Amino acid sequence: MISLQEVSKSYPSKDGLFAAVRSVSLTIAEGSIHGIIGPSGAGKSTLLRMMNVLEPPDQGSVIVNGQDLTRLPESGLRLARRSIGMVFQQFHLLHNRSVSGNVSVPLELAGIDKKLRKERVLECLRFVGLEEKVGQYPARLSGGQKQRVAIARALAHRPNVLLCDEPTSSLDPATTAEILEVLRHINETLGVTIVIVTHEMEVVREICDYVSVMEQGRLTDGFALEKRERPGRETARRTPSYREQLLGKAGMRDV
Ligand SMILES: Nc1ncnc2c1ncn2[C@@H]1O[C@H](COP(=O)(O)OP(=O)(O)OP(=O)(O)O)[C@@H](O)[C@H]1O
Repeated sequence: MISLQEVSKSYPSKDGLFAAVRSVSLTIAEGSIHGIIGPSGAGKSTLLRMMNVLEPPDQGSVIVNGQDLTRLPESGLRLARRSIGMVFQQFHLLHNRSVSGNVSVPLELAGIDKKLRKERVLECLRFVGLEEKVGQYPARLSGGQKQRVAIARALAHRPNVLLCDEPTSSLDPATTAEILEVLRHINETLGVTIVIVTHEMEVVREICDYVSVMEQGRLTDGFALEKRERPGRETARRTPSYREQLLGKAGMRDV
């Protein structure tokens, strides 16, 4: 479904080039919820943004839905991105558009006609439980409601992949739980593959089927979490590694 093959990305820095992502290969299973966790500056967001080529890799391939996105012309990439929704920590809503206007934006950009747009916007807002807010403006919404609007907008083109960059990091624990429930519902009901970058281990424990650990631009670990009996909700006993903090010993399965 999503396959990164030896992708690398460097940025100019005062000491020359800084390698943010170093030859990473990763396959995300279709229909899974895959977490990417690691310390600040590890390259998690850069890796996520390469999955829809928002950040073009310097090297390597990005295969999504059977297409190498790095080889597509701009027009092909625009079309391919309709199947890949994206959600950000800071929501990125337009403040001068209503809730329905925000969800409508990607459909307007794609030239979808008004009647279909209206139906699709309502469908998406209903899906995230916000249909009663259609005419509201973002300034009047709570953080959780803003994130629901952003998720509805990301669903507008009925994507089969949703990329989430720290989607709950601006939210309190109760609202975080609500948003994770929305994401789980999207995954289970629509079969959308979800990739979540987070520094919150609770998020990974709560929702992810797989997790990749990233440090200094490389993947340093990767393992599965059992879907129904995710262990590790109790405090990890002794070691500070991500794997042990997340899993304890039971339920560990290398991928
Ligand atoms: N556009 C950019 N220009 C220059 N350097 C960048 C750019 N984007 C990211 N970096 C650098 O690349 C490294 C990886 O950044 P990235 O945001 O991918 O890490 P991260 O693991 O997501 O961190 P965080 O959890 O703090 O968001 C960091 O050192 C960052 O400063």
